[in-house]
Amino acid sequence: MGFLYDMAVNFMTEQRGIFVTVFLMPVSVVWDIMFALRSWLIMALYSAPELHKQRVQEASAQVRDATTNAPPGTKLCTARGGWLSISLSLRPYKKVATNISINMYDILELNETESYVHVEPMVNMGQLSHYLIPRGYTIPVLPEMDDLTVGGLFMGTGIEASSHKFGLFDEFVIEAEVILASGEVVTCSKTQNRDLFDALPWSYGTLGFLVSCKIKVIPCKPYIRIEYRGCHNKKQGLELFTKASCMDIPPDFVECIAYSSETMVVMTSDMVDEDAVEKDKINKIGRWYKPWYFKHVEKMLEISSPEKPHVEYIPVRQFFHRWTSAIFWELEQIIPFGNHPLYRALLGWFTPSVALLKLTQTEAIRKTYEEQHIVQDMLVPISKTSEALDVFDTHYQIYPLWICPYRQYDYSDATTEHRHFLRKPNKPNKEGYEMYVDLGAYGVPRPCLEKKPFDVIKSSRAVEKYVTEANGSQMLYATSYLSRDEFREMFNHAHYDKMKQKVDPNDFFPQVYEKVCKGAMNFWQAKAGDKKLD
Ligand SMILES: NC(=O)C1=CN([C@@H]2O[C@H](COP(=O)(O)OP(=O)(O)OC[C@H]3O[C@@H](n4cnc5c(N)ncnc54)[C@H](OP(=O)(O)O)[C@@H]3O)[C@@H](O)[C@H]2O)C=CC1
Ligand SMILES: C=C(/C=C/[C@@H](C)[C@H]1CC[C@H]2C3=CC=C4C[C@@H](O)CC[C@]4(C)[C@H]3CC[C@]12C)C(C)C
Repeated sequence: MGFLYDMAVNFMTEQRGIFVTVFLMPVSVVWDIMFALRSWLIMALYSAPELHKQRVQEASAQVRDATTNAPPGTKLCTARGGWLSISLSLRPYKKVATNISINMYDILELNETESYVHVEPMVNMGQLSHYLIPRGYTIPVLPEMDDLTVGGLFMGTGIEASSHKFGLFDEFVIEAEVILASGEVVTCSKTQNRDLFDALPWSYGTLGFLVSCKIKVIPCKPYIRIEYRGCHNKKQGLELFTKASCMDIPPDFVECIAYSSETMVVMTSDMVDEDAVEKDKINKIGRWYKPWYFKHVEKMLEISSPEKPHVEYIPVRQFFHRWTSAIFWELEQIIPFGNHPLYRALLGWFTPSVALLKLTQTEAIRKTYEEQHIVQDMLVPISKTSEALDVFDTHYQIYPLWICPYRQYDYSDATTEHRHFLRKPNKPNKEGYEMYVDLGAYGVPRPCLEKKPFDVIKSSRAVEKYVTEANGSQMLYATSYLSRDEFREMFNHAHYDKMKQKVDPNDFFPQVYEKVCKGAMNFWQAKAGDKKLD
């Protein structure tokens, strides 16, 4: 028996591409179909808003049970399995904290008069875009991977190529319904319980449980007209990118992929109506046989230039989820033959979900991802993009890199302090924001590819230090090596601390640091006693 188990583990580790193709992909498809059927049935047969009230009461009762006469040191978190989360971490705290089930997967209402969609927290981006686009709507910032959830994006953060116009995901959440540690259910918005509302983004579920929220919707057109500009010179590429991001009336979407320290493709796009589409330039990138999107974009280095962009039209939903099929470019490492035309033609419709990849990770794979793989997003002012790219090049040496602009707002005014967990921008413009960029590094650092020594902690800490000094931040789904003090330096705790004290005086929820940073492992280990944490 032991022998068979060892053989299976070896196969899953050594022949990952074959294992994923033969086993994981079909399971992913069945999983997706079951989930889609479930949502369709619920929307069609049940009155979801009515069930919602009942589910909130049940969750609130769970919280009350967990916190009434609770033993000292009791901590709460959601019961969503760590393997389901879009991060490399298996969320070790879930093994010791009391898990509260927030089984809320439904879209409750689309209110066209007031332009919002009311959703439960486990609704994911794939579900939302399938629901909204046929009705002519989208949300302003629709992060590109299907499995990202509203709860994770609002209590964490979310970014998309529209963030240079709209800011981060939380900017257009207009109301939230939260269960506090006392079990009380509170509705908050800019006009009601504003203190709590302002503290929720980036709080990582440490102030309460989100049970629903209302997100603004905007009209959505059926196609995206995209212009690709291949650049072979870093300075020229970044000038183009910065200009497009900061225009008075910018394109609807701006993003850039760097393929080396000097080459990049700048992409600017707008939503267009069907009658504006040049039919011979339609590219249905989401069709199963199409090459992985990052490979398609790479070709633009050869066939386009700053002066002569390559233009195409992509159906809107396929554009929104353009990075899903190759998980940006991560799938290339797992299935090196996955972009072969034959593989695309026969098996291109299968995409393994991040959750199933995590669930079937062997210990050896987990260790490789921890020590010889980088998954990091760093947010820095756009004026520092060139310098930050040099820092990435020195410490990570990973290409492609994702470069995505976004607005970082200064929320302070004459009466209110800056309350956001992200620090105030140093140079806000007259509209109150400074343009920042997200630099996303996903892949194997060059030294590891060349079998040379690579110290992940040293490199990551050097980049984190640079980002703090640049008045930037690290996205916290990633592995953070910051110490508690460094974490408090990188993030603005002023308002968060006050709200934590106010709504969770008995510390039933952990601190953000304790949920997201590597350095908090000792905290959980102490609570776990003999239990083995990952
Ligand atoms: N384009 C983008 O913006 C991308 C963003 N990401 C990152 O992925 C993460 C989202 O992934 P996803 O799998 O959806 O979420 P996760 O399960 O990773 O949850 C993220 C955090 O939100 C908390 N949370 C989630 N739901 C609730 C809720 N109902 N009430 C209270 N807290 C909640 C979780 O708490 P707990 O641990 O207790 O469950 C956790 O701390 C975000 O951190 C995001 O930044 C990743 C890829 C792309
Ligand atoms: C934050 C952004 C994008 C991030 C993604 C590229 C990464 C987020 C989580 C990452 C992954 C989680 C778990 C995995 C299991 C492993 O066995 C294989 C790798 C991976 C699939 C890994 C891949 C990268 C992520 C999906 C941006 C857009 C702001």
